[in-house]
Amino acid sequence: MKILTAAQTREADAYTIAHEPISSIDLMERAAGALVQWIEKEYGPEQPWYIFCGPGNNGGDGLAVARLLFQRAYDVQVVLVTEGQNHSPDFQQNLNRLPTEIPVTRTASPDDLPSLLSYAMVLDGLFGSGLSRPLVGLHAQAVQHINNSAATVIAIDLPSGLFADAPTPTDSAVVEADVTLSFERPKLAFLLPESGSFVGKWHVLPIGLHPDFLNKADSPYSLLTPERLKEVLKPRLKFTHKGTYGNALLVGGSYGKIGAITLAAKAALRAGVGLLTVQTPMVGYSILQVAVPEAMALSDAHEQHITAFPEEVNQYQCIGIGPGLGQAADTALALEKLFRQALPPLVLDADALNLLALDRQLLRNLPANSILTPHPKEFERLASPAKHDYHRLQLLKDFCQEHECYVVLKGYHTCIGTPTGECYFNTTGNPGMATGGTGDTLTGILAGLRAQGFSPLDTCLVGVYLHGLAGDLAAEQEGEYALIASDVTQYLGKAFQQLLQ
Ligand SMILES: NC(=O)C1=CN([C@@H]2O[C@H](COP(=O)(O)OP(=O)(O)OC[C@H]3O[C@@H](n4cnc5c(N)ncnc54)[C@H](O)[C@@H]3O)[C@@H](O)[C@H]2O)[C@H](O)CC1
Ligand SMILES: [K+]
Repeated sequence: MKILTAAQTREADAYTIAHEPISSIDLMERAAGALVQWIEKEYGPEQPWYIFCGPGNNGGDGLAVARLLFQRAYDVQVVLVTEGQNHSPDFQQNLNRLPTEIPVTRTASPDDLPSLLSYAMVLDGLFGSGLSRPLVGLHAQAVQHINNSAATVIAIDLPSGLFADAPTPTDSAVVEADVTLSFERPKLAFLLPESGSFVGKWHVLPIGLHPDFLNKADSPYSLLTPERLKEVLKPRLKFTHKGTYGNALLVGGSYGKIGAITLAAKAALRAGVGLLTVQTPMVGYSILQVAVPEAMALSDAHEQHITAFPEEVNQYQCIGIGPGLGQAADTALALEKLFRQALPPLVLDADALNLLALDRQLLRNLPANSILTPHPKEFERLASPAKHDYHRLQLLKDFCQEHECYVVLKGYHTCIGTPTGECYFNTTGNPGMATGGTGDTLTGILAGLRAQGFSPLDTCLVGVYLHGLAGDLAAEQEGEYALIASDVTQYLGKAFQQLLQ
């Protein structure tokens, strides 16, 4: 699902109005209808609803919702924060349509703002995708007033004060929503950590924007949806054998960090790889044989860290390097030597990435189509420090294009960058997965899938989605606090089953 900019959303609006065709006021009525349908499903008419409206079409949506909720016997009142501003035509029409029984506060100063009790509901229709500058004055005060209350806040389209697809200056007034109901597509701002925290839980409400426009809209950003992955992940075939599903090599572990490569190994096996070989320093050999009997173990000549890769690397369909690897000088040399050979596909994580960051020449020798799985700090060491989330996205696109690689930038909405400059945001996963070892399981999953012959892009899309889904299924049972990396691997089978349904 492509993510549109605010400008593209306006174009989608205009295209729908011209080609469906539908009048602008009727499209607003459809949007309001979708909001009310969602609200009715989630909340009864018991609580008082305060509907804050700004001067544009976001406020127009709010006014239409006020009327529709009133007709359904909800206790609504409207708070207009439009002093001295021109109303949009559709706002004005909905203001004219507002039943006279609905109380309306016309805010001229902060003193006019109604007190909001903790059980009150606030519908935030101050500003939407038309925001052109940070909020100041009375608008900012209205936002602070909402944020200072304990009321439940539902934002229409996006929290007021937040830019949909550009950095919102820090310290500017932005509504802190509990829920955001966005029309047709999520906004890029929802998916990035600095802005996403204002959005709360978000839901996308279809309002019938014209499919011709949506299908053709060009955007580097997509949301990862199961529909696309179901086309990629097929059931295993009859008459296949372990040789059909690839032979993966994992290399990593060091003294005190054999657990990391063990976690990766288990996850690679659960991801369906046919054969798995794991190379660790000597200290890891017995541990691995006991902990993962399904894997074949190779031992490095060094007791505590990796100093060389196996000679015959081309017998493997993928090499995953990094979990627990450490950054010893002879490990760096081994990596440098490896990169001078013709290689099967690579998945690089953790200290393999840190070694790349320390040696620009090594980075320049990175084999094309490698998959890198950094968290934001590791990524910034590889690329350069990011001024803000949007800058980091630009760095991600540039880095993937320059090095012809796939970068899985890990986070709440993990973002997969590709050599063609596209970015895919994941929707699965939860804060319970912010715990040591879940990155190692992701490396194992990706190496396991890549060795089975999935393209690098499909490997990233399927692997990242399944990893998050397994984490979600694990969290349903264990809760987010108690979740550990092994749980993710344990629930990987259920995640596969869900995606294969
Ligand atoms: N296709 C859809 O998604 C639909 C969206 N709808 C709703 O319309 C809004 C966007 O409406 P628009 O009128 O373009 O913008 P706003 O309501 O956000 O406000 C614009 C209004 O405010 C002025 N303004 C901008 N920034 C500031 C500021 N910092 N301070 C003061 N004033 C500001 C600007 O000049 C305009 O006058 C979208 O979010 C949806 O909620 C449709 O209802 C259905 C289709
Ligand atoms: K809003």
